[in-house]
Amino acid sequence: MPQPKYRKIAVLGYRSVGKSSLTIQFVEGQFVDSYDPTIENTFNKMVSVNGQDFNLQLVDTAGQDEYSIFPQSHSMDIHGYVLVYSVTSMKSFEVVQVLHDKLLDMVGKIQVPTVLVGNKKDLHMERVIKPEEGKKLADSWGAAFMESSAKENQLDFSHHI
Ligand SMILES: Nc1nc2c(ncn2[C@@H]2O[C@H](COP(=O)(O)OP(=O)(O)OP(=O)(O)O)[C@@H](O)[C@H]2O)c(=O)[nH]1
Repeated sequence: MPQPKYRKIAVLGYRSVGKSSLTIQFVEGQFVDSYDPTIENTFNKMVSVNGQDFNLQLVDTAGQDEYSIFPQSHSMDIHGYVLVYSVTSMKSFEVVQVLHDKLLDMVGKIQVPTVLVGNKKDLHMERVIKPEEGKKLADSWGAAFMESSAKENQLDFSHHI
């Protein structure tokens, strides 16, 4: 059996898009309905993909907006990024694009391993971003794309690791 590989993943996005909820749902299998703004939390989870074990360290970061100073720590020792917006918030979709630009600028690369996630897909009546728009943005980055609901436990990051 090969040794587990260590992977550190940062979860970034605008405020209240569900970064903590997605992370907690993925790691602990539960949904917390209350809103408690995050400063920064780290979670660990072992996952197995195609017979290879991965020791995932997920860094759930504080919500940012287009004016936030992008913390340098978000560009160091990170193997990949989960950039989250809410399908109910145009603002969050705009902010995720600004964050992606800042990220590339900070790491000095033209591409970083990224999954773009459109969360809160259970809120059908409040949706303002179509799946095609998220997919188009992810394609322009060379990133993977998925929609999710932390509430209804519809997420599967594992095949994107
Ligand atoms: N309906 C629905 N609500 C969600 C979903 N994900 C998160 N929420 C709710 O949205 C609110 C914000 O969720 P958080 O996970 O705290 O968001 P966050 O992005 O970590 O927020 P910050 O820490 O401020 O950056 C909470 O009230 C959650 O219960 C989802 O998939 N569906």
